[in-house]
Amino acid sequence: MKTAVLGSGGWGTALAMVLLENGNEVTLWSYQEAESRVLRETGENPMLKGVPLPRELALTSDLNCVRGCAMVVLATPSFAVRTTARSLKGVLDPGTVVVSVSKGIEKDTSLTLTDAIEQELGPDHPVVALCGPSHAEEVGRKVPTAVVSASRNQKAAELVQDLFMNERFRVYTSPDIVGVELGAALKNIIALCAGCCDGMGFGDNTKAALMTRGLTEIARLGVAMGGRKETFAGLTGVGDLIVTCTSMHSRNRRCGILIGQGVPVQEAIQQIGAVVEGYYATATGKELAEKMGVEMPITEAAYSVLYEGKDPRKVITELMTRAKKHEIEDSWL
Ligand SMILES: NC(=O)C1=CN([C@@H]2O[C@H](COP(=O)(O)OP(=O)(O)OC[C@H]3O[C@@H](n4cnc5c(N)ncnc54)[C@H](O)[C@@H]3O)[C@@H](O)[C@H]2O)C=CC1
Ligand SMILES: O=C(CO)COP(=O)(O)O
Repeated sequence: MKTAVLGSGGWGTALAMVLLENGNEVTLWSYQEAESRVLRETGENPMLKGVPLPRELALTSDLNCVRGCAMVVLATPSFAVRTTARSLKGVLDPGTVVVSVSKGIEKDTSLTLTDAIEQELGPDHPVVALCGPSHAEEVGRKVPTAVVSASRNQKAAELVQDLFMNERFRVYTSPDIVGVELGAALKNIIALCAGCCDGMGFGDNTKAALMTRGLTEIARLGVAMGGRKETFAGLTGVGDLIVTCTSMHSRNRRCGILIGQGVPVQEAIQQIGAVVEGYYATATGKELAEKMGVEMPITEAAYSVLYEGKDPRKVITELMTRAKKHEIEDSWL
């Protein structure tokens, strides 16, 4: 089938290669022509070093590439998803399925990314979120990976499953698009915190506690927003949390390590050289938690480090000395 991937960062490129491998016609669109030129001239994406781009992969910066596509994938940073969707109005054929693979919550509106896409494109285009524990560097090397295709439109979720699935890339479907998108977006906050603890020299105990309590607060907000609690035990909940909190591929975790080592926040983000979604998700997650009246102490702590310049060591002590609690009563299960 004819498909296009919009956003030629590491993730867009890795997914374009999966689609191509499955026999689809694929165009990879770059936001800037200069980016497309680098891919053409070097034959690889700088984010996926050592992975040659197949010749059959069409490279362009012309949005007309979406015409006639059965599916268009948006793989930009979350802050650019709405504007990219807007630029598709009048270009996209009616019925084209639009897939968001970005991980974030929209600033100001607190909408999920697929809701923002739907607002821009209207009901003519079924929307799908494709998320899960999946670093581009590993998908590029064909490391076995499993993700979730979530949509309120089951046919659209199944189309995405069919187009992406192969022996190295397993795709499940889910109707719980809210739970899937929120789990995938909010785990980036915890990954930043996990990195920060690693950077400060704390150990595995700290990280296990952070991941477990982090999942509790992610699920608490996710369920309050209408997500299903089972989803947070799945690939886009605990799965995505494990991969980002433990992997050296994770941009969020690596940024956290730098911050934990004392590098100023903006400098740490610059050093990563790719989008650090957890930075934005911390602000939107905190805002959403306040709006919904949901307690998210780790997210609040992350906010105080990232946006208010608080010392992470002090913040850890504050988290550890919060009022005593029962674990079971506070569980999301
Ligand atoms: N890299 C990974 O392993 C994975 C990334 N993701 C998600 O995918 C999204 C993209 O991530 P990466 O590819 O790693 O990011 P990246 O930083 O490598 O690339 C982002 C791409 O978006 C383009 N872009 C920047 N500003 C733009 C704008 N205003 N309008 C349109 N395009 C713009 C850039 O030119 C670049 O090609 C993020 O939301 C991330 O959380 C999800 C799963 C895995
Ligand atoms: O979401 C991801 C893997 O599932 C990518 O995480 P990072 O953005 O931290 O690299």
